[in-house]
Amino acid sequence: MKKQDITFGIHAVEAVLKYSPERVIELWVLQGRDDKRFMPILESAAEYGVSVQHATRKVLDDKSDGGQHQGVIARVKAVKQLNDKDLAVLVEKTETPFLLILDGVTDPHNLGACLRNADAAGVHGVIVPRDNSVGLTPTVSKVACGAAEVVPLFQVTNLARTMKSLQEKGIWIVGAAGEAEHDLYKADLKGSLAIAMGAEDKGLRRLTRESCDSLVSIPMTGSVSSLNVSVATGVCLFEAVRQRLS
Ligand SMILES: C[S@@+](CC[C@H](N)C(=O)[O-])C[C@H]1O[C@@H](n2cnc3c(N)ncnc32)[C@H](O)[C@@H]1O
Repeated sequence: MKKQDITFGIHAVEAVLKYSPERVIELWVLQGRDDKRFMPILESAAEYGVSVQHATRKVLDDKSDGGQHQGVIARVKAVKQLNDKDLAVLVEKTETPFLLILDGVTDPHNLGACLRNADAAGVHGVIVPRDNSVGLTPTVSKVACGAAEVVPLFQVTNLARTMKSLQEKGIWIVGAAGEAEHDLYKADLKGSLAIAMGAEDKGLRRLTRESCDSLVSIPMTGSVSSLNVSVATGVCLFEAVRQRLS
């Protein structure tokens, strides 16, 4: 595991300073820009004694490897990777778990957007297979707009086995698949629940699909065959939120 990492983008850096200030080693901020949006970051940095370096755009572009840094980059201690054991602890202590499973999402923009949706929907944790999925990269954190700091991401070795153990703990697993006969809006999404979404290209893998308790589709009325996974995730999660609040 890497010991240090970077996080960039205003919301992502604000979030790490807010939720895990002890992880922040130093900040680089675009020089010569009196940007009001940096003020909360600079105030938090001062509060936590984090050193701030002023740097040119070229330096920031290089440090972020061309990422959309918005003029601010934090060097941070890498976050501990969460696994099956950590997931079991979360499930144990959560009264009515509400989880999101992403079966092999590889695009950091999609994972970031899914984490953002998950946070907004009050999801307790996001589960991904450790292999063939994107992890918590700086771009994921940037796109997640701070959600990567608050929504735990569990990277599990064997997704089908993890799903079985969730089911043994009373969690109902609903898979989203465009071709499923059952309509999302008629599914019961109350109670202990995990919603499983497929990968960008291949959708849910066969074993994941077979491990779900039910499969649902989002009704589509236009000409395209599927939604982007982060959009579909938002639709499914917020239908669950609607039902759980009603
Ligand atoms: C881009 S789609 C994958 C398309 C892929 N060609 C397939 O065969 O599933 C990524 C994921 O978003 C979800 N998704 C997209 N459109 C959906 C729909 N209309 N109903 C349910 N889930 C959908 C599914 O979980 C799907 O696996």
